Amino acid sequence: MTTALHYLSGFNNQFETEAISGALPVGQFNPQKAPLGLYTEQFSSTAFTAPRAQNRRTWFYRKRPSVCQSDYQTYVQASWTSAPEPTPTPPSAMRWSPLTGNDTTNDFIDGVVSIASNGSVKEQVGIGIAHYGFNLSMKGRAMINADAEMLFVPHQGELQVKTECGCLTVAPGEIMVIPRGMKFSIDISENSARGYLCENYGHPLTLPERGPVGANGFANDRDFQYPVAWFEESDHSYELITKFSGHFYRNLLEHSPFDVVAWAGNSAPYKYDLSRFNVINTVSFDHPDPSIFTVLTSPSYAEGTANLDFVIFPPRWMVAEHTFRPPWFHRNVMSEFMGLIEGVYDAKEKGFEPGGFSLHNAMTPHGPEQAVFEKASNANLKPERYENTLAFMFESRYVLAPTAQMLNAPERQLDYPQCWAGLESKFTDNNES
Ligand SMILES: O=C(O)Cc1cc(O)ccc1O
Ligand SMILES: [Fe+2]
Repeated sequence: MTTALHYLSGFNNQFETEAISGALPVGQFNPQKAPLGLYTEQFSSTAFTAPRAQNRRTWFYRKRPSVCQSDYQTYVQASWTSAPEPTPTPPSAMRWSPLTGNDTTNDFIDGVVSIASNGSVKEQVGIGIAHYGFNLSMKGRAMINADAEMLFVPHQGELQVKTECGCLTVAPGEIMVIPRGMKFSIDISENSARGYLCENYGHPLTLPERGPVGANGFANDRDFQYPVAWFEESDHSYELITKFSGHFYRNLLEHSPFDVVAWAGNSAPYKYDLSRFNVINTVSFDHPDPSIFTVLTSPSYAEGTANLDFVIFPPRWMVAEHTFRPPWFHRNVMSEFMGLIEGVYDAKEKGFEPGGFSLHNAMTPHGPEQAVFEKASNANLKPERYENTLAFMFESRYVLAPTAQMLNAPERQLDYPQCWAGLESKFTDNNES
């Protein structure tokens, strides 16, 4: 992989890219003989008949078709589980300190630890949330996740990623999405890498509508970056790990899976720098719903009710007048999982650390901790820039069930609900004589 990578830009564009000129057929997808002796393979990420606006597929022109692989054998990765989770979910507000211990002598595949999931991996509904931590590159190993599109949210260490479509580097403050079923391999140049991972079992992530905001704003299409075609020169053997229907399998390949010389289509991995998010918020009063911060959404079949919303809380100006500025106390039909990439989150100044996470499931009451409530209720409301902060939320219409391992993890902060314990009644009846 070269260090200065080139990217194509524009969310969901129909791209064309070739590592050797002349590798792409002109005017058709599958000529009787593809150029340069390459094999043609279609990669369908939506049903053939999905409406045109949602349809995603890519044509690969590669040295060998993907069927050239050994039989599947089972592989064990016991800490990466899938929905449905068998353990009952208490409705408690939950929070965890950063996980320790999952980045020792592991590569990415073995360094994934599941946190919570919903829906059903077999029915392609819901999400699986995990944390990864690893200190080895995936030398000679590649992975396919047939269960989900994968959203990576790194909080430590740059990822150097090879995929069938080409190479990407992803640093904290950026995100990456790899389509369901695409082969990839992750290397690191630093000592370790840690981050959050959301497996989206449902409809591929897309940009949310803008409504009356107009044609620009939020995450702009042009800021999404896709790799250019690239293939691995050395044709050494690979172990390919497949996650399929919640279980893991391995095959041996006598050649590199990264042998795509050219590709054309709109289903490809992409990355996005979260600092490019054009934040739109109130310039008058009141705290709007956090849906104004949605970067990407995976719709469900109920309009406006997402399988997954990926929402960020980035640095921004806060100017709201005569307003309680932090998030309000609330109860939400949607389930909210939150993580912190860096800095401090405005609703929780203590106990919510980068690498840590919280879960407020459907209808579980939550909101600002007592100290934040007191401070914000009495603050002088000058315009203020929120710096040193980058939190995010995976929000879903389905209840998120933590794994038994996470419910009992030493990192779970069992005293978390105590952050609201001091919120006493201040009620005074003004009409009393
Ligand atoms: O619970 C949270 O901290 C996330 C959140 C933030 C916000 O600004 C409004 C609602 C909400 O759920
Ligand atoms: Fe919330």
